[in-house]
Amino acid sequence: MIQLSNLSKLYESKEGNVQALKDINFTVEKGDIFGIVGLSGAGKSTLIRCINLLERPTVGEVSIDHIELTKLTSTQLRNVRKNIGMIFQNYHLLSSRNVFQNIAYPLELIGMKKSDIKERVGHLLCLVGLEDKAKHYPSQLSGGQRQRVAIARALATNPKILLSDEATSALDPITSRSILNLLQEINEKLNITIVLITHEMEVIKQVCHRVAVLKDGEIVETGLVTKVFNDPRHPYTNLLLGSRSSQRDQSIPLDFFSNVKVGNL
Ligand SMILES: Nc1ncnc2c1ncn2[C@@H]1O[C@H](COP(=O)(O)OP(=O)(O)OP(=O)(O)O)[C@@H](O)[C@H]1O
Repeated sequence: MIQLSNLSKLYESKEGNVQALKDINFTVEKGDIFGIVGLSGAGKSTLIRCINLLERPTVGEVSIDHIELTKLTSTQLRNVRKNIGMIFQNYHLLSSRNVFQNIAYPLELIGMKKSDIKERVGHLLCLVGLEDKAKHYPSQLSGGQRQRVAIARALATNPKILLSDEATSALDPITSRSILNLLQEINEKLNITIVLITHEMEVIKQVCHRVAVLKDGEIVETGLVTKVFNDPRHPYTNLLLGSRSSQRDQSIPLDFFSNVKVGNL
């Protein structure tokens, strides 16, 4: 369980201060797929980075399974972070390492035996549908395949939580859908809690159970996705829902996606 309480973030600089987050409160239950949606500058990246303390909140608490992260020593925090994987819009793969070596990297860092690494990476390659790409380098892969490698690497050490920072934003609609299907499969098969940020309501609709709508650093609405979509309470949510008509899958029939399976693309 992830719990954020009274969390605020103020960026201070010579150029001026920015109140990026204001009094954020929410709970993500174990096994949930929780989406945070908002327009550019709403504070989404700051918020998701506060969950693993890549960004330290100015005020407030971040608890994971009732452990308050802001009070931990750096060694304790490193241990907690082993349970949190993260994926990014730009994949962050190591270009000098092939697919196998990229996925193996976090396992090498924790000192796993070579034979165990081989077995674990093989398993992860199957999970993300890239068994035949082990020796390819990132430059030889499509965006969707790169994101699959990044997902496999993020799952390598068996985390309980996966944070997704706009992981599908750089992808075309069909590839994006296949990555979202993969995240859903991972959530269901491995019971991993997923927190994702996005600027697209369509992404929220496709995979999330619950959503928080973030505007100018504040949560203006939160709840079950079905409820927020069917009965939005805040004008900003309506605005985001309204903008869906101009977004990605407008021209693709919905039943098309039911045939898109992990590994097909
Ligand atoms: N390191 C920083 N120093 C100062 N201000 C920052 C810093 N990082 C972010 N900000 C400011 O905080 C606010 C929230 O930024 P953030 O990147 O969290 O928003 P976002 O919703 O993720 O935006 P986008 O979708 O465009 O990435 C913005 O006004 C941004 O300019």
